[in-house]
Amino acid sequence: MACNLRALMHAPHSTLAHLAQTHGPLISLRLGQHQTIIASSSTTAESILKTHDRDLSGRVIHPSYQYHLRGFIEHSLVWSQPNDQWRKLRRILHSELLGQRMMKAQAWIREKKVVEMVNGLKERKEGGVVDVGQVVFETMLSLFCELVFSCGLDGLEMSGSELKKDVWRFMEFMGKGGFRMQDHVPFLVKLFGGGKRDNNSVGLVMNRVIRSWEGIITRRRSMRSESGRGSDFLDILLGCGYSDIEINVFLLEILAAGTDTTATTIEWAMSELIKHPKSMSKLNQELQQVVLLHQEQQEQNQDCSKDVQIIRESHLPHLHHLHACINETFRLHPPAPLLPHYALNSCQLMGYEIPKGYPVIVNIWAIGRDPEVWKNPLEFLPERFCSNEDKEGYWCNNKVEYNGSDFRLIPFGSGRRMCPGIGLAEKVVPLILASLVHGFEWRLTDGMELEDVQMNAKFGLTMKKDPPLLLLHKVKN
Ligand code: HEM
Repeated sequence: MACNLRALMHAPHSTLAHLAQTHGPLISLRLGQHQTIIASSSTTAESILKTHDRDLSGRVIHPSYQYHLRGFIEHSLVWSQPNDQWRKLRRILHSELLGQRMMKAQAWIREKKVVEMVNGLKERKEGGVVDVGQVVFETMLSLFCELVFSCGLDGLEMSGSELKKDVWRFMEFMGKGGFRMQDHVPFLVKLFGGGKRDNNSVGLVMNRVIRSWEGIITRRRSMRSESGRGSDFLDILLGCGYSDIEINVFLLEILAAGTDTTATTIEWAMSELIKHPKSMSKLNQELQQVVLLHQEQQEQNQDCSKDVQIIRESHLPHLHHLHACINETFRLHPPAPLLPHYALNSCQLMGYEIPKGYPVIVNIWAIGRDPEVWKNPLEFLPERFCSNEDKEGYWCNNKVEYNGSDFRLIPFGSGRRMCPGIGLAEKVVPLILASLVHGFEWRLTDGMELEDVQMNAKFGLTMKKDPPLLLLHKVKN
C-alpha cells in the first residue's frame, strides 16, 4: 500500500490508525521509497514485542538523523541497535538510577521535590494562570538535577521554560523521523537538510541543552581527581570512564525521555479530570479518605514527625481510583504513541514475511482505542479498570497492568526495548497527580466552559496536548 507522506507528517498516529480500520491491524505501507510495517492491534503488538522481540528490536537511523545528529547519534542509547554498548548503558541505568534498589533509596528525594512543587504553587498568587505541563516538567527537571548532579534547578545555566521548549523541539524532530520526505528521497537531505536550519535546528537545540550542564561536568572532573568517587549519577558515569560527549548524549536522552513523557501524562490526566468533574470529585474523596486514615494511624503511633496533609508514596497503593484514572489516561493518550522498531533479521510475522531492514512501527495509540478490545473506546471511563465485569469480553478488569505483560495497554512498550524508566514513572506520575488534586481546587480560566477544553495533540516522539492546559488554582483549606 502506498501512502501520502504529507498526511502522515501532521498526525501519523491517527492517520495510521485510520488506515488500520480499513486495511486491518498489520499493514505494509510504502512511505516514499521504503516499505514500513505497521501493527495496530494487541495481537500484532504481542507478536512483534514478544514472539519476535529478538528480530524486531532494532532502530532505524533515518537520513535526517544522520545529517543533523552527526557526532551524537553514535553515542545514543535510544537509537542504538541492541548491542553491547546499549546493554551496558541500560545496565547502568537500572543499577544506578532507575532499578528497584534506587527507587527505594530515592523515595525521600521524589517526595521532597513534589513538596517543593506544592509549596511553589501555594506561594503563587491565587487566580493566576498555571501552565500545568510546565509545572510538572520543572518538577521532573528538578528531580533529574538532584539525582544526576546533586543540585537544584538553579544549578543549570538555562531556565526551566527554555529547557522545556528545547526538549520539545528535540522530541518533535526525533518523532517525525521516517515521516519526512527527506528520509525517503536521500538527495533531499543534502538539499534541505532534515528539518529546520534556523536557531532551532535540532543540532543547535541539543548543544544548547548540553551547555546548560557542561560547567557542572567540567568542575566535577577536576574535583574527582582530588577527592575520588562521589555518590550521584554523574559520579558513576565519570567513574565508568565515559567521555564528555558520551555523558552528554546519555543525559540528554534520559532528560528528554523522563521529563516530557511524565509532564505530558499528567497534563492529559488533569485535562480529562477537569472535563469529567465526577471523576475529579471521586478522586478528591478518595484522597481525603486515605490521607485521613493514615493521619489517624500516625496519631495512634504518636508519630507527629510528618506533615499529615502531604501525599506520600506510602499512600499510593491505597489510591485505586487514582490508578484507574492514570491507566485510562495512558490508554487514551499514551505519551509515546508509536514504537519505532526495525527488523534486524528477516522473520515470519503472523504468516507474513518481514524482510531484514524494514522499519516496524507499533501504534499503541490505535491499540488503546481499538473497539474490538475496549467498549466505548473514546470515552474517559476510569471505572473500566476498577470493575471485574468482563461479561462481553470488552470491559477490562482491574487486573490490566501496564508493565508490558498485557498487550491491550502498553504505554511503556514491552520486551527488551521496554522503557527502563517505568519504575520511576510508576512512582512520580501518581504522586504528582495526587498532590495537585489534593492540594488545590482547579478551575478553567474565566469565560472557558468544559467543552472549550481542546483535547488536540501535537505529534513528536511524545504526543503533547495542544494547546497546553492552563488552569486557575486555589489552595484548599
Ligand atoms: C510516563 C512516563 C513514560 C512513558 C509513558 C514512557 C514510554 C516509553 C516508551 C513507549 C519507550 C519506547 C519503547 C520501545 O521502543 O519499544 C520508552 C523508551 C525509553 N524510555 Fe521511557 N517512558 C516514560 C518515562 C521514562 C523515564 C522517567 C525515563 C528515565 C528517566 C525513561 C527513559 C527511557 C529510555 C532511556 C528509553 C529508550 C530505551 C531503549 O531504546 O532501549 N522513560 N519509554
